[in-house]
Amino acid sequence: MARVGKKILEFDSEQDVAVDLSTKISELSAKYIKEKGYFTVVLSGGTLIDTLRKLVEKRDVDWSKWIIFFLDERVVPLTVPDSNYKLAYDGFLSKVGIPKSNIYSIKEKVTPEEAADDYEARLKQLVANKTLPLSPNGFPIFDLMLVGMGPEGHVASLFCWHFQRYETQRWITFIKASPKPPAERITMTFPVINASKHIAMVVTGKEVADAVKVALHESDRGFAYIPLPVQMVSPTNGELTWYLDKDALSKMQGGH
Ligand SMILES: O=C1O[C@H](COP(=O)(O)O)[C@@H](O)[C@H](O)[C@H]1O
Repeated sequence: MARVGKKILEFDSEQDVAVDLSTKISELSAKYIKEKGYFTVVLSGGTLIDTLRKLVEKRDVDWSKWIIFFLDERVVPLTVPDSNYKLAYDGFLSKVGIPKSNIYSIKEKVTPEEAADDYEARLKQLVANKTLPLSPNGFPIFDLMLVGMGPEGHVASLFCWHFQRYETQRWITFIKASPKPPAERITMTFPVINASKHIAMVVTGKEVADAVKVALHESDRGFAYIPLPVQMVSPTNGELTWYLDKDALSKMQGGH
């Protein structure tokens, strides 16, 4: 399958990332709402949510047409601080007018297996009723995926030494021993991430600088090299754009 190149945007500060990202997202929102009447957006948790603060200020976004999904979620009640839903709700969703019925949070009080099965079944219903298109290799296509990265290069809940990142069939999988607490999580898989029309890798701060250096210098590695999860973000037909601040790029020597 043809892979597209990546675009790398560098900014002086995280504030500049927040401003530019908000403009890009509002442009995509307008484009897809005009084309098909709604906009499907997948949110990560973590620092990404705070970087969406400038988006909240946009006056020209038709929030009523947004449909929200979660890239990964911790299998905890939606009301506790560990929940990505709660983080997103407090920091973003509660401040804009997205209908509650358009927010796909995970099922509560079930096991990680059941939560993953349930989320995948709900995505399949959205494919069946044609809300989500299907890629040629059979994965749902979202308009925009907003992806954060942990300091050791994980994305979603797809971690370095854990087999979930090699999943090729499931849309949603689960992990019961996440190296980053809380242990139990569900996550979209790489084939789903890579089927998206637009992937924004939003990566800021000094603590991610080592992983950024590895990720952006991938071709310099030896043949026995195992890629970081973030290096498996590679859209099949869509666009990948990195939004990086100076701190995230601080370990790069000769540019990327
Ligand atoms: O555990 C998680 O970590 C990643 C990265 O988070 P950050 O705080 O280092 O930005 C996040 O993207 C993911 O959604 C979350 O569950």
